[in-house]
Amino acid sequence: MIDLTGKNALVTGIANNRSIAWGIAQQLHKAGANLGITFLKDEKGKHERKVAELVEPLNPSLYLPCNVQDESEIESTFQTIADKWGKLDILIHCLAFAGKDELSGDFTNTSRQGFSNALDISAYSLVRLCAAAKPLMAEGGSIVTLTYLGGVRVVPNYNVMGIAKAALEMNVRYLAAELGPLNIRVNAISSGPIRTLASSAVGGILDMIHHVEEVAPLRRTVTQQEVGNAAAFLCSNLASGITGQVLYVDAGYEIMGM
Ligand SMILES: NC(=O)c1ccc[n+]([C@@H]2O[C@H](COP(=O)([O-])OP(=O)(O)OC[C@H]3O[C@@H](n4cnc5c(N)ncnc54)[C@H](O)[C@@H]3O)[C@@H](O)[C@H]2O)c1
Repeated sequence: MIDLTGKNALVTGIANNRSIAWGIAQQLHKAGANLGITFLKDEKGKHERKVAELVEPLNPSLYLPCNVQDESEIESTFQTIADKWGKLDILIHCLAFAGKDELSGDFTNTSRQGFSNALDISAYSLVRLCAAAKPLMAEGGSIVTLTYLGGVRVVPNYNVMGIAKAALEMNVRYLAAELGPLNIRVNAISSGPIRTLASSAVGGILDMIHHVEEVAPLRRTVTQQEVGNAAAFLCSNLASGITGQVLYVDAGYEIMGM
């Protein structure tokens, strides 16, 4: 039984009830963690209301806007954690972005701006959030990010997001090496394809899911809840010896050659 009682967990990346971060937040809550949830503001405040309604049953004690490209929102998120919680135990980095134009067709068509935006939001943000979390993790902590096989192998249309995931996975190793002496563990979960808002921007995502359903040892893809279970494990004392790793939660697809 995973027990996260007394742990303060910040979960980023919930957009709706299909989000992987939603699956993770539910499992952390079930394990007893005290949750803080961040959302991405939009002009009309629609996201803020929608996500607030969704997460209400999990009783988050913090609910904050945090656009990872906005320094003032990052600073105010972590200042609020310092003021209200005093310490942070768990950070879930579950966000990524690339323009739809960059997620289909030829990789050589990637624009300079599209490349740097995807890398900034999807990879650099982990470094930035870890820097902000570090002083709040004086008692140690666990940081989990989300990656995909397209950061290791070529997956049609994944394009610049594959480069961002490769950078993200290397971030995990450098961060784990730096933060390990402080007993802060940093790991990634490489999830199998799941239908979400972000994945629907990737050209041919349904074909990818059908392919996994045919080929993966478990003959299916995974659910948000399964990824959430793995995240809860990585955040718990049961995973106290694990850092700097990429854990595949993909119904076994990654081992297959054909
Ligand atoms: N769905 C999949 O098949 C799959 C597979 C492997 C890994 N992942 C990864 O899982 C993570 C979550 O994606 P998802 O599939 O649940 O989709 P999602 O659309 O539900 O979540 C993506 C989140 O990123 C947030 N985001 C985008 N730009 C942001 C910014 N500037 N600041 C803060 N937040 C921002 C969005 O608000 C959204 O909540 C991503 O890192 C994604 O690459 C997804």
